[in-house]
Amino acid sequence: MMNRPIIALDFPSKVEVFEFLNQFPAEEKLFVKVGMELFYKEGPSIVSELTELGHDVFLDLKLHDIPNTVKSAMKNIASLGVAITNVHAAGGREMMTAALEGLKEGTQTGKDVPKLIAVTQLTSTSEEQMQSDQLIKVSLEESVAHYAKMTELSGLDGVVCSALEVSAIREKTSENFICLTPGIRPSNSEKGDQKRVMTPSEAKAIGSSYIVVGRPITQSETPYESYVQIKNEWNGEK
Ligand SMILES: O=c1ccn([C@@H]2O[C@H](COP(=O)(O)O)[C@@H](O)[C@H]2O)c(=O)[nH]1
Repeated sequence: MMNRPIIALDFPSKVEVFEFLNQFPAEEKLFVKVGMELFYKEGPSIVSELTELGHDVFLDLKLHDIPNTVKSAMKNIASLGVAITNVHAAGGREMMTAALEGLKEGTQTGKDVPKLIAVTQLTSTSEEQMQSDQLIKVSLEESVAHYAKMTELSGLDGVVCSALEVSAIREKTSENFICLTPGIRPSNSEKGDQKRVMTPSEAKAIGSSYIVVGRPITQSETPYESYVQIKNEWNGEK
């Protein structure tokens, strides 16, 4: 699974998703990310349509609410057959523990519990923004590493962070802790709204577990070629 970049399917509806996927060879089994834009339009059926085609799905809804609500929502997410899903670490340890309980309770006996990870600081946030908007006085790296430790202590599998913070997280957490990193930009790409970015090869070298890539593939004139280039760079085959 980890040798494939996760493609962020940030499209307005499933029409655009399948137009996009039709440009890939049918036998290419992908790891895709379904986020809020697509999920709120199409609902849970988009997940089953993708898994029935053999793709693995990261459901990126970033839950952040009171523990009871998040637990109940996670029970429902557990039935969708996704590989990974997430919450915001800022929801706190009680909320993260409740999320995990819900996910476990909702998973059918004999099936794998989806990996549960927590967003630390969004990759679109700079240190200055974090300090002024969230009134956090420590460095961005410290804030992310703190959230990662809290996440591990809550029993979750890992975090969403920028590749820039992976080394700091690895110092505080155990070996198999997942560092899933969006904000990935091949060296010739536009950053857009992302503030904390790295290239696929830099992310690999620093120890990211997974990379998430959206616009450099979805907005490309030749999406499959862009995907293969990024995948090769990620796998050290540049
Ligand atoms: O901190 C975060 C958490 C999630 N994301 C998501 O990843 C993709 C990135 O898309 P790009 O087009 O490659 O920028 C997007 O779906 C975000 O919702 C993130 O970027 N940062």
